[in-house]
Amino acid sequence: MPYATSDTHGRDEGPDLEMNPVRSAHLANDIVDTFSWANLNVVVKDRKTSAPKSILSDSWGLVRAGEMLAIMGPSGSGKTTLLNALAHRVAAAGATTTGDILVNGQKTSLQNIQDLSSYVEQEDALIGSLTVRETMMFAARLALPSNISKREAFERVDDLIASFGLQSQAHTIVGTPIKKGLSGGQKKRLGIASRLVTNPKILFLDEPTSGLDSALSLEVCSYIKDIGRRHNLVVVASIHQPSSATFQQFDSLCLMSGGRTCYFGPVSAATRYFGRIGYPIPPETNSAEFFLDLINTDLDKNGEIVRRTDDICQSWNVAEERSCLSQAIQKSNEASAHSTSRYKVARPSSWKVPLTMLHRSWIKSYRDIMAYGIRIAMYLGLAILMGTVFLRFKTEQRYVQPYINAIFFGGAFMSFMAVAYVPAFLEDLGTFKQERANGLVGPLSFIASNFVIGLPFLFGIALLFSVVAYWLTNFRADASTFFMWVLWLFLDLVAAESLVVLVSSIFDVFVVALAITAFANGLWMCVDGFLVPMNILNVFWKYVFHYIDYQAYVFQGMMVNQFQHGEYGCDEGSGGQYQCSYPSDLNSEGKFRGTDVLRQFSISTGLEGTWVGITIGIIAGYRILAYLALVLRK
Ligand SMILES: Nc1ncnc2c1ncn2[C@@H]1O[C@H](COP(=O)(O)OP(=O)(O)OP(=O)(O)O)[C@@H](O)[C@H]1O
Repeated sequence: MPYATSDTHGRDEGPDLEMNPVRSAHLANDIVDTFSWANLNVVVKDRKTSAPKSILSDSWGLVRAGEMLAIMGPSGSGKTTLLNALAHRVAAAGATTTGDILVNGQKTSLQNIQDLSSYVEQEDALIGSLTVRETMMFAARLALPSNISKREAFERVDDLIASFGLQSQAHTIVGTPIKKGLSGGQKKRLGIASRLVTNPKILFLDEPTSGLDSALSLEVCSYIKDIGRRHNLVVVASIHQPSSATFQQFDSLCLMSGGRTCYFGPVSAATRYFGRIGYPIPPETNSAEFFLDLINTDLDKNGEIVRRTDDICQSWNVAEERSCLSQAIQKSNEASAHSTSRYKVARPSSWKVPLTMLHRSWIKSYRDIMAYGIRIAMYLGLAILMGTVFLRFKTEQRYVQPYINAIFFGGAFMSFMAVAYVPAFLEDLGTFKQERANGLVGPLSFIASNFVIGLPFLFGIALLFSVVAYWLTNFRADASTFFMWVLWLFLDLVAAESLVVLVSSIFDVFVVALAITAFANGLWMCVDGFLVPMNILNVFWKYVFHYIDYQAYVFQGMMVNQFQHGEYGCDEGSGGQYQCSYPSDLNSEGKFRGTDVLRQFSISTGLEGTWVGITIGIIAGYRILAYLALVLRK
């Protein structure tokens, strides 16, 4: 039987979902006729043995414009590996990919495929606090060139919202852990719609139905099919255990097991093919389920399924359909009148991307209580706690140590609590990674906009905390000392947040990032000169860590701020004798100077400018390292 998918399209119309009329002429694909691949192999270094291991072998396939291909197979069969390889992404960690990926029969480059396609990841990385329309508008602003007018961008966005049946949710937020928004199916549809704003001709979808029940899976696939047909797109989706109705939405099937192909061709011809090679489908059976059961070696108890899978793969290797497929791929070059090698998508100007990200982060930061709201409330609570525990201190000896404790608490504990920023940053990082993989944004825009957007909030937190805690505690009562305290607290918070950004950029797993940031802050607390004064801190901790500890400079800065001026009264003993804990030339008068306290901690005065500079340097260092981590993690 000749390889045939384009004519038939398996045109069973599927469920009669109410699709919205689409005006989106911009989506129409008139340049990609075929998308194909030949002799595609992926080899990895085996995790256990380190020997080369083939996880995709000799894969061939062809999808014509307007068709929707299902890459189907049991778990671990290589669906994601194939999809990633086709999208020119890293197929698997440390993988080597060989073979040809062709558009209109001609080999493609990464840039070419990025320009022609969009990839929708399995995990959506939508920003929970944005509405549907905002999500689409930001996707458009990050992707569309400046020569596209605002009106046209709005039109495209509204068309896509309508096409995916999301008009009535246009002003609904996506949803955060605290505030419910869209349903699972609506989120999936929004994730796909936001990727279509760039007008891809080829759409890759990694398990678009994962996490959805069968009714929602069918709904999502029906929308994709409708859009793909209407606009002549090439749609390639990996899929896991679809219901019968969802399976019938696809035009063609690539069935895989253990990285090998078991069948490639029209969905409508699969049943006949399997019957012919000796595996007839029983009546009233879900065909997708039947195919998967045939080759699911995970269910093997006595080696039977492994033998059967080998037989099915060997049958495919010598099948007539297989040779027709390779002929069709080889001829796809002649069949197409279009070359896409010069196809280039215009991108927005370089300043527009960071500004758009800044705008998006701004909306998130004031709307998403998780980003700053919870921290503002927490710091206000801490300020009231600190101000009422360390209440109305006097300039007497017995208050000196509590003053120092308050300074330590204000600096070290405040920066420790920056761990509350980890979840919000990881959400942003997830969005960034997907947008970056689709060629939309770079690490510099991401790190820079994240930094800038945090500054006003952190300054607000520093000011709020100080207004409450500083005056209640009764630190030195003059404006310049107060604002110097605010500055130190602000730098402390910026450094702590920068540390979160650095650690989370390297370790992007919530619990790991949380644990490492907490550990690092614990370390900085231990060596900042409060718990163990500098003059007795052992040389290892002093020379390896103390001098790069931002908390040390904040502690010293706040100490100087409080103690560089002023005198304190010694305790009076029972016989009217003064008992002074801090040696001073004023001891005979029953007093000592604030600078005598500083001397005990080996803290010099007059170096505040240098310390501010070093702290800013540490902040810059954290941000630069975070940027480099993202560059290297590509
Ligand atoms: N370094 C490696 N060493 C050994 N096996 C590996 C390595 N990298 C990937 N694999 C294996 O390659 C196979 C293909 O993985 P892939 O994620 O493509 O499967 P999948 O069909 O998408 O699975 P799922 O449906 O569970 O997402 C898996 O069995 C995986 O364990």
